Amino acid sequence: MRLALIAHDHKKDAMVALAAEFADFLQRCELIATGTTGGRLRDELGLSRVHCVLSGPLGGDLQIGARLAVGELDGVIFLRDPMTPQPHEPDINALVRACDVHDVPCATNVSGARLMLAAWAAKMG
Ligand SMILES: O=C(CO)COP(=O)(O)O
Repeated sequence: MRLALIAHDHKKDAMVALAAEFADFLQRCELIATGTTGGRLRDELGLSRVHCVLSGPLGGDLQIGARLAVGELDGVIFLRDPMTPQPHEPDINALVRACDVHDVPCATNVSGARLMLAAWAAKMG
């Protein structure tokens, strides 16, 4: 399973907690993350194999969207902050749109992400 993990600043603690909950499953996945999110997952959970792209405001969402568009990702967990305007809002929308265009599962909140991760973990056995 090839997954992207992305979280805005106010959602990073939630992402780390979620990834800790599913650490056994995520260790067996190919992971890609935006810079700061990926750094925290590596440092705090030891997910050493997570591939980090640029930080979101510097183009990281676009890098992940480009991979997704050519079929290199099976799912996206993108914990967006709906309460804080982001300077790179067009990039965020482009990534979520790319998920819809290519019918790639995308969760943008913790409850949806937990459902997706549980389903994938069960499928992988
Ligand atoms: O801004 C982001 C997604 O839009 C996340 O980027 P970072 O993980 O580098 O903070």
